[in-house]
Amino acid sequence: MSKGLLIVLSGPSGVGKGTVCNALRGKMDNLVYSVSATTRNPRVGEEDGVNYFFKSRDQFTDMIEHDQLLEYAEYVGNYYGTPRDFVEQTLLSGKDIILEIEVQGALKVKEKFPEGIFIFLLPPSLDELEGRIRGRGTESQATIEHRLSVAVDEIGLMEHYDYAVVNDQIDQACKRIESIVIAEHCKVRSSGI
Ligand SMILES: Nc1nc2c(ncn2[C@@H]2O[C@H](COP(=O)(O)OP(=O)(O)O)[C@@H](O)[C@H]2O)c(=O)[nH]1
Ligand SMILES: Nc1ncnc2c1ncn2[C@@H]1O[C@H](COP(=O)(O)OP(=O)(O)O)[C@@H](O)[C@H]1O
Repeated sequence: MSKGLLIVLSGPSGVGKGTVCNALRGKMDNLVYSVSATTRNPRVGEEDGVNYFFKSRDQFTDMIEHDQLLEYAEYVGNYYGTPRDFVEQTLLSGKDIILEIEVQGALKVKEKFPEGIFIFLLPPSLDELEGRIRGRGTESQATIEHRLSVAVDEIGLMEHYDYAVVNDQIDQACKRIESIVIAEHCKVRSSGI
């Protein structure tokens, strides 16, 4: 059995990464979502083990020390990291896995998995991005400002990605990502069939 594909999806806060990943879950049978660990507080409606594994700083540090994270990064005052074992086991089982992570973590994953597929999700405009993050209503005013300032730097790192997908409409963005994954499965690779 061939290994699954490792797919990284990044993009600024509020662009629609979570929404697109949720929509993809219903469409792509072979795609598994990597649940990250984080020290940020849960938002209303978020569940431990579903959206994130919510950890204290000490618990997170413990995961780092025990080499349980494939990568981790600090983003706007909190730590976020990808549990390593789940990613490795999923790939070995032949399923594809999608990591919804920010740019610093994505660059670390690229060092370890250069064969990964790196997709950057873009907003139709910065005004639309601001409208979406404010409209979601989950962040304080100060956090929104901080996330928007980071967004500009994040977009500046897009050149390290293989694909850029504009999330104008959710179903269109999903179609583009599905098409990328289908094409990547058809790619001739040196390891053979
Ligand atoms: N490096 C890294 N970033 C992550 C991980 N999990 C989530 N993130 C990113 O951390 C950022 C903040 O996530 P969150 O607080 O849920 O806000 P969001 O931007 O609305 O998704 C987003 O860019 C996420 O993609 C992870 O395991 N590692
Ligand atoms: N294509 C889209 N058009 C309009 N609104 C969208 C679109 N995609 C997502 N949204 C909305 O934008 C907000 C942020 O989406 P979310 O998935 O939480 O972003 P992220 O995970 O990237 O921070 C949510 O309120 C969501 O419903």
